[in-house]
Amino acid sequence: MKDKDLEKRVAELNKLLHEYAHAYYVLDNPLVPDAVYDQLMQELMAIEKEHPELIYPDSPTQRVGGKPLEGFNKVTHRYPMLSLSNAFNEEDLRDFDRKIRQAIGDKYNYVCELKIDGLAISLRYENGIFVQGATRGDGTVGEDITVNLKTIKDIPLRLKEPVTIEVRGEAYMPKRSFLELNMEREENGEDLFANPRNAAAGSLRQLDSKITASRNLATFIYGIGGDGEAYGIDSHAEMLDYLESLGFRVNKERTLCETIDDVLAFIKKWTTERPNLPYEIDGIVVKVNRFAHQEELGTTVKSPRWAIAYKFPAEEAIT
Ligand SMILES: NC(=O)c1cc2c(N)ncc(C(N)=O)c2s1
Repeated sequence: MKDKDLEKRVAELNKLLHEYAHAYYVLDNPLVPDAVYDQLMQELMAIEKEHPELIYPDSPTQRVGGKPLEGFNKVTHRYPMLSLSNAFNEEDLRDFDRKIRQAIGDKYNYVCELKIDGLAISLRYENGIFVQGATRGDGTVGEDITVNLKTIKDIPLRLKEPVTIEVRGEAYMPKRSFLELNMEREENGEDLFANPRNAAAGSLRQLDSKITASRNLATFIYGIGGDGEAYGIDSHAEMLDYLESLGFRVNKERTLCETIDDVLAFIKKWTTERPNLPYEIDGIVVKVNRFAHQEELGTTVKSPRWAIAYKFPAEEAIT
């Protein structure tokens, strides 16, 4: 094939494989059979092997890194990753709601989301290209685990818009993958992971990204670092839709709640439904929806006044 045609084919393969991967891993809705996807990936890998100068930095072939790292570099988050204050019962939630009402009157609503029991991560994109990923660490300084995060197939290497943005989310291990991993470790006489959260953390902090790649991790993205209004959005609900439109995997169980009673109903529903989810959740996150209200309420030193995490009562570990 002539060089010009080769460049065209490489561009076409990158575009197709990004689109098919997004449909499969993010939307859980494959556009082509696995065999077709694999054949296109093989074709691109063959061309890149012959012509390394045609390898795009965000080529789907660049997900599994090279040699293991010696250690992790530190990353200072541009915007601190705040933690959430906790609520353990209905009274705590009604206290939270009362404080909101006293501060901003009664024209507000909430967004409720499932609190994913994984590892908080921050992903940085420049002009739409994934450039760096880090753990939360102490909220200000985390560890650079970019090469490991690149192995997670639902993390887009290229966004649908060329924006520069820092997003937050949770990396987790699905329940089924956790059970399969522990069965394998038991057969090999290795220590078992106590729960999916520890398994996800252990998998992401591997110095060899090939091990991370084998652990079937996934993500849900749920926030933007810094000023969300910079992207022309003015509520949490709109922000989640915007993140989804960029190509991130955003949990679909998010719900607008007009009153704290709606919040309590949402919590009741997921207390019952929780065992049927394919991933672990340890609570429900409740956030005041409009950014103007969030700004009015502000944050304490460590956590926002406009959000709270209802924690489910501790349950016995998966044995
Ligand atoms: N520490 C935090 O700020 C959060 C932690 C989590 C979590 N583990 N899962 C979901 C959300 C969410 N949808 O907002 C948040 S927010």
